[in-house]
Amino acid sequence: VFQTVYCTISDSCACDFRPSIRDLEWDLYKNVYGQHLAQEIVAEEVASFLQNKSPDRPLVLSFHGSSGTGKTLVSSMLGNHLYGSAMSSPYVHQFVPTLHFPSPHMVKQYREELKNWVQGNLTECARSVFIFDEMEKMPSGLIDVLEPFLGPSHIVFRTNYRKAIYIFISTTGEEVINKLAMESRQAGRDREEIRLADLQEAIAQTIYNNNTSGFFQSSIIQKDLITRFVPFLPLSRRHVERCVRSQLCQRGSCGRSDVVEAVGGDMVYTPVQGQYFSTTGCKAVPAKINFFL
Ligand SMILES: Nc1ncnc2c1ncn2[C@@H]1O[C@H](COP(=O)(O)OP(=O)(O)OP(=O)(O)O)[C@@H](O)[C@H]1O
Repeated sequence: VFQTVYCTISDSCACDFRPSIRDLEWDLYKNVYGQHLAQEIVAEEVASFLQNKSPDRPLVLSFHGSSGTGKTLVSSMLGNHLYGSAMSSPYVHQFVPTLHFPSPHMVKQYREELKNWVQGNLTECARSVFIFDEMEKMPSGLIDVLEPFLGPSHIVFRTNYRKAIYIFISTTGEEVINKLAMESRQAGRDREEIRLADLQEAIAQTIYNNNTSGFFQSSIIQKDLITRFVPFLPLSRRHVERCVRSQLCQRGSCGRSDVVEAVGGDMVYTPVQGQYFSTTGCKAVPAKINFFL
């Protein structure tokens, strides 16, 4: 009853939109390891975006970092805590370039389809989430078609396009992120001392200049339409072991410290001198647990 009454006086219930910022924050801080920047930025940006009843532009977050560091995990947490039916909500839209945009020579057609598609979905539900995975495999020039949707411009479509959330995910930028993490570690500093300001501009430059980033010479970058670049730091052995422990617990084998130790020791770490960071983050954890359990 409360839900029904609430929905009649608030527009937040539109299309299954039932955000729980507290749950999102809790999930981010409890279940994402070693990513203080991503935790802070995502929690803060989403909270302030949703508090604003009439934002003048959508929320646009671009996730960057090596494989297996938690980019997809965090994007799923967003969907899970924003919609009543979580990631299976029809208003969470995911794009995978290799699946949806496989042929680089069809960019013109894809541009038209993507524009109409995003517009159609926003007409149906202004509070839609669009997740673009594997941006590094997105054909160049395609994503720019979204420029009018991302900015504060006054081009008015039939619908409110400023309440949407866009998430771009890519490994481009991992070199600058990993280099900074490495230098910080070599200098004996805590990884929590790495600040967002140290990486924002470097990531923007990298994806703008890299012809396989999906954002190569993109007007979206030129016009500063990404709200925040979100760096995911490389994970060290203690983070990998937390991933192992958590997955073991989910399988009812919480006490198997021997497996935690074995999986942690079986990962490949870089650089050779120092062995600081797992080359695959937590990605290979389930397969290795199966092997050692
Ligand atoms: N920082 C982390 N904290 C907790 N679990 C993590 C973290 N990073 C990765 N994992 C776990 O490892 C697996 C792979 O992570 P995820 O898919 O989020 O990586 P990714 O960064 O999106 O990698 P890719 O770029 O290859 O898609 C998931 O099961 C996820 O739960």
